[in-house]
Amino acid sequence: MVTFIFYDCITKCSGSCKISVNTICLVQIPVWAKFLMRGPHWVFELSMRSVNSGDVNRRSSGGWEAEGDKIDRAEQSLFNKLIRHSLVRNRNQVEVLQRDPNSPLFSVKTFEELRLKQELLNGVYNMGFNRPSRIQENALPMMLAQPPQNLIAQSQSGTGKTAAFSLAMLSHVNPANKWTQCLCLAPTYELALQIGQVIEQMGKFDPEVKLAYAIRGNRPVRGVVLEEQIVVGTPGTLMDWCIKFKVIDPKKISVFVLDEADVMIATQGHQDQSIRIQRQLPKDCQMLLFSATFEDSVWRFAERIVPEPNIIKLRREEETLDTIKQFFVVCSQKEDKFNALCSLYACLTIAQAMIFCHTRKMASWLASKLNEEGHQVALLSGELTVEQRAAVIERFKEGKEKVLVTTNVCSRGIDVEQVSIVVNFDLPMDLDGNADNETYLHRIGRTGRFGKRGFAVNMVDSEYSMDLLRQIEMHFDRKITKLDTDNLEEMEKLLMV
Ligand SMILES: Nc1ncnc2c1ncn2[C@@H]1O[C@H](COP(=O)(O)OP(=O)(O)OP(=O)(O)O)[C@@H](O)[C@H]1O
Repeated sequence: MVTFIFYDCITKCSGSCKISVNTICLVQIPVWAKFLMRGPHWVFELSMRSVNSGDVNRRSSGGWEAEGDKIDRAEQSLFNKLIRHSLVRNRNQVEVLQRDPNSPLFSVKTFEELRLKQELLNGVYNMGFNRPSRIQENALPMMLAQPPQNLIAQSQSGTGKTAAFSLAMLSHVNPANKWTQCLCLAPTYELALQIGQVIEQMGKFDPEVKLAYAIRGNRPVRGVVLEEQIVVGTPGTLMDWCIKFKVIDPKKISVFVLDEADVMIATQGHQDQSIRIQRQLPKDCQMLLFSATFEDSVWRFAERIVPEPNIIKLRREEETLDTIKQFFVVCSQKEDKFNALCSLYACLTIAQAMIFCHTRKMASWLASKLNEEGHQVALLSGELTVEQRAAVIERFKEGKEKVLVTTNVCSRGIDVEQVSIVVNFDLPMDLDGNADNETYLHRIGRTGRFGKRGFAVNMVDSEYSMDLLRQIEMHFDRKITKLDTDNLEEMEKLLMV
């Protein structure tokens, strides 16, 4: 009944097992493909070397970098130019990765072969997508199958999950029916807004399909049934819309999506509300659960609540992306961490940065220090209202601020293409004081999105935080490289690799 699909970046092959009802054709990597795998890297190296300074200068004057960056000696360094070039060459790099069988962005199919409606094809091409990513290629046929199939799917951050389930919802709705047919739940206001924006963009060539946001501040008229076919929202508000305001008839829902499904399941309040909604759905309603991370216990729970699911699961060592280079810096106290951050700015051309702190107090201290240094900084933490938070993220997405200092409120899902570095000013911890591996992965996943290169730098200020770092290394079986921020030359070399 259940289909397992494994992507194995380590052994460079993918495969499936235990197929019974649902059969999926996955690419077995042939021997010749190994040569192909070398090919794209080689091409990429070559193109990095062909950078000329005129190109770099043109990009610098385009205003992508932070102010204090421009007159630094690093500006003249060849290494730095190469790094910058590789960070901004997004589209070409994506093309290369999408032909690399070793990449989560690889696909053998085109969007046409996924049998999307013409309006949706227009939508994806209009968004600049040329080929589906691996998760889109594998998940879409299951999600579009008849009879509908349930799915629990895991794929690395920034590999196109949102686009995948948005396409599934848009494919399923019947625009002639003026009632809600698809529900999508996200854990935060900001994420719900972002998902809605993706759906609106993708669906813009089918103006009959309408979307509503069940988020705080939006209040429907009690008893007046919504005409919007798709509703995206947060669990509490969406529950009210179904149960209290009765503007959605749960019995008429044919697709139910949980984004960041692990947090929806692991957070008690979200879980209760999501399950209350889920219980009212018809038996044949398709259930789609997506996330980049699933702890084992959460995974087991998900399998219990989703009947006969198809499963797309990553091996632990595949969860971190190769495109994100991970480093740590040893510091003694917060001022020292701040100086290390300044050295990073001196050494790297940073388009936009996200910096995570453990407490609001630390975040606000850091934001004002960075401000004093002349950086354009936005501060995002839990005391802002959701509307204020959404406005801060929108400004950051538009590039009005180059640095976003935040606490965990922003660790999941937020998609800002130009984030080239994530700094863990404080390492993420769970309530028991252990390393919070899932949060770590979601945080660093704010960079390196859809094939872009990214850097994740962790500030280690005590033996305790060094221990957290080691736990993270062990959990993902990935080495995190030490950076000496006093040695700019060596640092440039390491960042360049
Ligand atoms: N097939 C595609 N071709 C090109 N770009 C794509 C494609 N699919 C998605 N993208 C882009 O890649 C970025 C990341 O996609 P998306 O937000 O869907 O990833 P995600 O897996 O949901 O990330 P997260 O785990 O952080 O929630 C977005 O900017 C999106 O527009």
